[in-house]
Amino acid sequence: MARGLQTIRSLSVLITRRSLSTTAFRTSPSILPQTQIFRSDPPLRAYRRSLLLSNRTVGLVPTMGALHAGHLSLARLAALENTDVFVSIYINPTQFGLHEDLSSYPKTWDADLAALDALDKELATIPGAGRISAIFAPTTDIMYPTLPPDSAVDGKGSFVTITPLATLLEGASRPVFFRGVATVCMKLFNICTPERVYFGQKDVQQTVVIRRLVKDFHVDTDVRVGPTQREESGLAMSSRNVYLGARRRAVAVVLSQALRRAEEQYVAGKRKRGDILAPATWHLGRVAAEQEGLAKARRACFDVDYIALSDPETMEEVQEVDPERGAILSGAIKMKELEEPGEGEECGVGGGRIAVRLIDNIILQPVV
Ligand SMILES: Nc1ncnc2c1ncn2[C@@H]1O[C@H](COP(=O)(O)OP(=O)(O)OP(=O)(O)O)[C@@H](O)[C@H]1O
Ligand SMILES: CC(C)(CO)[C@@H](O)C(=O)[O-]
Ligand code: BAL
Repeated sequence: MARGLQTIRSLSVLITRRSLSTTAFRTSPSILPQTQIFRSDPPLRAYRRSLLLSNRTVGLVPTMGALHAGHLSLARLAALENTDVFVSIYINPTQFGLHEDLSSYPKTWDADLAALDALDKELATIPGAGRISAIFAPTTDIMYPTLPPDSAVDGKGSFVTITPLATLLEGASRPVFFRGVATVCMKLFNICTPERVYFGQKDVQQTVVIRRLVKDFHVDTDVRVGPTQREESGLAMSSRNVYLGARRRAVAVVLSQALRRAEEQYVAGKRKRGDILAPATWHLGRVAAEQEGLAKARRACFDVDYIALSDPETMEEVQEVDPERGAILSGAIKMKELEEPGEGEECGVGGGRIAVRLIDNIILQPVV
């Protein structure tokens, strides 16, 4: 099976390479020998058509780069369900508000290619698994052909808006976020026409938005959600974690701890909002007060943005969980800048001077 796949792959890559050699390009021969990198959509569309004609299937993993084990777990899942995995790497400007961290968002292109190369080698050893055949790393003039992208709330441009879902929780804190995400994902889906798209549960509201987009706009793709990958401490992996450093990383685990405490209440049979959320808010308050009581040179302070108990399809807050529907427990905190980074202290990228907003969630499964 693996050998058969390999043969088809080599043929289709050969055909595609011949017809696309001026537009698609590859990195040095030792890196990602299977994988083509596309900077614009026409060659990617042609490649995708050649795969369709060979009865191959595409699983798309949209990312903003700075790849970590969470992204790789999605690509691995995609390879188990498709012959070809497309990974997009694009820091989409329209999902960042004007005062958000677009300019400081981590960019690690070489490490990203190396990580995908290592994963592709691993996939080559798994019988029947697909391979990473395309990386789509477009430029902004390709993704936003008519106007320069506009991140203002009343910005000009062609946007996909999903209300009121996109205005709640993450959307309340980041008013243009889901408009930007839905818009760029619609573009990626139109360009790649994947059989399946892969998103991480870590960004749970994003998965709800994408499911709604696919349903309401009749997009012919299947939305697959992979579990949140965590560090040993329980902290959800995130590209922005590189800014934390040791001191803030140790405290940031408070969010997943708080959500776990709330989950325990649901598992113990509690259904009322207050009963479920109280231990989570208590834990956050206790740890926040503990940190504030420490000297500036030792503390890592944070603000709680929200802790929510929501309906799994609308993200509206619920007062009581319907056990047949289950619910989503989610939260966001902002780790503040370190006030006094220590001499020689490992403070993360940016020296502890960049505030880091973190999100996490747990799905409370329906009880049947
Ligand atoms: N810990 C994780 N486990 C599983 N999937 C993840 C994890 N972190 C991110 N993803 C998924 O990877 C995809 C790309 O996410 P993105 O490139 O924004 O990375 P990120 O780590 O979420 O970055 P950020 O710091 O912006 O939150 C999304 O579908 C996201 O949900
Ligand atoms: C889905 C996505 C790649 C769209 O830019 C982004 O929101 C992300 O990385 O989760
Ligand atoms: N992981 C979602 C992308 C963002 O926070 O902008």
